[in-house]
Parts: sequence; structure tokens; C-alpha cells
Amino acid sequence: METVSTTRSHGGVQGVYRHASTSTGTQMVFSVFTPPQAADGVKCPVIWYLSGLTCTHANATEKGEFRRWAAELGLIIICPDTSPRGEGVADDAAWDLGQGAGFYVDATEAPWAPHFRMWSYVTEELPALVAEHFPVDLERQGITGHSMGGHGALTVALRHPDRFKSISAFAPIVAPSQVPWGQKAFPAYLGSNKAFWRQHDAVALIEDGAWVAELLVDQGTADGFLENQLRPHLLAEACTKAGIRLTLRMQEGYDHSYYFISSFMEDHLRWHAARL
Ligand SMILES: N[C@@H](CCC(=O)N[C@@H](CS)C(=O)NCC(=O)O)C(=O)O
Repeated sequence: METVSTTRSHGGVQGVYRHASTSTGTQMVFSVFTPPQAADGVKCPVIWYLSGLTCTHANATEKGEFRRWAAELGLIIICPDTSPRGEGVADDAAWDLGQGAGFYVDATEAPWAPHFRMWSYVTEELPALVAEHFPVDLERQGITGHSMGGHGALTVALRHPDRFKSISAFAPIVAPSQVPWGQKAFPAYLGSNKAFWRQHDAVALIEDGAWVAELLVDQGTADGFLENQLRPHLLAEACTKAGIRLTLRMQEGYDHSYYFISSFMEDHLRWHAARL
């Protein structure tokens, strides 16, 4: 693992790191904020933040405004990239498929299968790498994310219910199989067998019996993707039927951007910290 940069902030360190990923077969960049409490190698709880379409680690790192709260609460924050990248990596001209749009799945279909293995990357490889190099307390992990990354956070948590003590999301894609973004990406990455899609669809996973005790979701009412792509009411219906305690907060006038995310980052981090 190579250190790209380390920068002091709020008494902690914001780092950016690069490594050769065995999952994706590419170089991958991610960021880690270590709070002051971790200075002497003291293990701290960790929050995974999965980003949305078109993002790298940098969007949340630079615009998520999490450091003040993470420093106060003693949280390590990890922001992975959203896909493999590079010249030899398949891509699509559209911004919602290919590089920057990995959807946190292991692709089975050409031309994506050789490198697009973000499920393995965020669930296995990166946690192992981070455990080796940073003072993370793996008994105290939370996960969150935005949009496509909210989908990632929900599906990763629903399939690893013992790993995460707290789960939240900002404007997540809750049912990719039922909306245009997923209906474009899933056949491309996973093929036509919809049984595979259900493994990567939060609402379908809940319908099929996956269960966690509680979820926090914030959603802006002025988000241009709300009705067409996000449809949080589908998650609310599934959670009600399954007995999952969902706190769904419709935030009046907020859009899909980091102005929205950063406005509620403190609430999310406090919510996670209280459960870790
Ligand atoms: N590029 C798209 C927007 C994509 C978009 O909104 N991406 C969200 C995640 S789904 C994001 O976080 N973008 C990066 C940013 O705002 O920093 C467009 O032009 O409509």
C-alpha cells in the first residue's frame, strides 16, 4: 500500500492511499480519516462510506464535512472508490455505467467481469487491508453511503448482518431491479437471471428474508432522482412488512448533492457512534 497524501485535520489525519487490488486487478485509491483518539494506535470504531455514481473517494472526502464530527466522536471514516479505473478497464460513454458506476457487484458478464468486482473489493479485500494498516476495531463497524453507495451500504449490510452494528444511507437506490439505473446496470454486469439481481437489491433482500434491526435514511424532497430512481417508499413498505425499524426522514427542499449530504452528516455520525 502506498500513501498518496496525509494531511492533518481536526486533530486527526486525513489520508489517501493507493494499492494494487487483487479483486479488480487494478490500482485502487481510497481515503481513511483517523481521529485524534487513534493517535497511539488505540483501536477506534469504523464507518464505511460508499459513494454514488461518478464519484471517487474524493467527493465525500472533500465535500462530506465528516471530519469535525468523526474527530469528536472518535470514528475512523473510510471512503473507497466506486469502480476499477484505467485504460485497460472496460467503460461506457454514459456516466451511469462502467468506470465510476460499479454498483458494488461482482460482474459476471463481458466486458465487465475481469475488473468490475467491487463486491469482493468492499466486503473482503479492503477490510482486510485496512485492518492490517489502521487501528480499526472490527467489532465496531458501521456503514453508510449515498445514492448508488446507499444501495451498496444497504445490500452489504443486509448480507453481513453480524458485521455492522449501525447502517444508514443518504438518498439510496433502494430497489435497483425496479428503477432505470439498476435496470441498465444489472443486465450489463450480472446478466438476465433476475435471481442474481435480488442478491444486490435491498428491497428484494428484505422480501427474501434478510433482516437487520434498524436503518436510518435521509432523503431530500427536492432530489431530482427521487421518484424515478430512488423511491424510498419501497424500502419503507418492505421494512414495515419485515419488522425492520426504519427512520426515514424526508428533508424538505434538499437535493441530491453534497450540500444535502453534508447537512446531515453530523446526525448520521452521531447515530452511528451511539450504536458502536
Ligand atoms: N453526472 C450526473 C449527476 C450524477 C450525480 O448526481 N452523482 C452523485 C451521486 S449519484 C454525486 O455524488 N455526484 C458527485 C458530486 O456531487 O460530487 C448528472 O450530470 O446529472
